[in-house]
Amino acid sequence: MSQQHDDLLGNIISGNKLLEAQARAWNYSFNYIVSMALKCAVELGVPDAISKSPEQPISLSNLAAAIPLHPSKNDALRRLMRPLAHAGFFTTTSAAFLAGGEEEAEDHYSLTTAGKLLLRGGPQSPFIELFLDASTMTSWGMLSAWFHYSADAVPFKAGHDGASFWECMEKDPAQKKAFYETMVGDSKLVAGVLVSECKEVFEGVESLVDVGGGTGTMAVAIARAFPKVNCTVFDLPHVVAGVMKEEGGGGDDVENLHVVGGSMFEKIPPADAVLLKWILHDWDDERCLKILKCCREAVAGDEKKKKKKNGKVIVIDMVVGNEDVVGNKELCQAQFCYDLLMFATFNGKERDEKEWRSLFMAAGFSGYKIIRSLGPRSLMEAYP
Ligand SMILES: C[S@@+](CC[C@H](N)C(=O)[O-])C[C@H]1O[C@@H](n2cnc3c(N)ncnc32)[C@H](O)[C@@H]1O
Ligand SMILES: O=c1cc(-c2ccc(O)cc2)oc2c(O)c(O)ccc12
Repeated sequence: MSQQHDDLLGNIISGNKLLEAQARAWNYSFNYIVSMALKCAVELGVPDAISKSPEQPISLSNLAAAIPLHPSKNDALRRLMRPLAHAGFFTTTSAAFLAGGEEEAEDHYSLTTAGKLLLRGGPQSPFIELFLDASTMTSWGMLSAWFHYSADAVPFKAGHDGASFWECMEKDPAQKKAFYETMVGDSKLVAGVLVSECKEVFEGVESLVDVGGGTGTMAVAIARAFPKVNCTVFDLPHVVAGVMKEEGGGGDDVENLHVVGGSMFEKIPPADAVLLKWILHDWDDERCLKILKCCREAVAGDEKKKKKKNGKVIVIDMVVGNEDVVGNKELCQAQFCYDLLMFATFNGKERDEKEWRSLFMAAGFSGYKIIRSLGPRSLMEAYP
């Protein structure tokens, strides 16, 4: 008969339940250790070494030799790999399988789909650099203090002498590079799904402006997949200045592609469709309304001349708690963490459907549709 224990609030629970609760508190306090182990594995080039190996799965000693590590660190590498395999980035092949039933001393590793995203030049490696650098971590230490600050203060600014994320990026070229590389990586992933699985979104669209389109990855992919759609990358002048054709975009041979510098808070070039990918969650409701009103004007056609188009604004952002996400722990966690990141950095937020509806209606749209989910994000359309 197991003993009963007081959970410190007078509730009586079993000893096992009490100690499991302690492990949960450990694990959530330790999450940063897994993050740092991931950063370490990427910095060491573990995913690349596994991927390039002719031996699949690769043995621990061959992995250590390929990196290469100091020979004394082989066992440390095994221990680094253990929580990362547990987290789903690598598979550890069972010893019994390898040795045909006999005892096999070494672990062998291969990459999972999540592990492949960590390869150098892949979509998630700049993300890890960006997220886990010392300056990013600083703002998270300010989180509880933030609850006492005035409404518009954000932890990021508190941790960076009052400078905004965008101002810091301007002063730190390495961070700026990592940010735009992160956006390029994500846009490649999302564009692949968008142009192959969401073709109906582009039906009847002759012109499209990617607002806040960064270095142009998304617009290039759309322009290539749909040569009849005239695509424009629209971003701040210093972002688009010469960057798209040289750095991330690779659109120098695409004829139906244009670049315009400007501010989405002022005027957006007219088009049949405006795309807002990962834009609105950076901003509070007031700023989002300004952006959406400018977008609506850009796609509404000339209302005075009654030249109404079937325009639309295409939004790729999260819909917190949408039906495809509920019950999926991974996707829910991604939504909740991005929401915290957005408020800690920009006073922005991830919105639920009610909040999206209020924004679209307040900006003067006649209706909207959630077309489909894209992992934790959704593809939405709003109609002028
Ligand atoms: C989070 S990034 C998203 C980039 C891109 N849409 C993507 O998903 O990869 C936000 C973008 O908004 C741009 N941006 C910020 N303020 C802007 C403004 N006032 N007008 C136009 N673009 C702006 C930034 O330069 C940046 O490229
Ligand atoms: O994936 C990101 C990451 C950030 C980010 C990273 C590090 C920081 O110190 C702050 C923010 O910002 C993002 C963002 O603004 C966005 O619109 C999409 C993705 C990300």
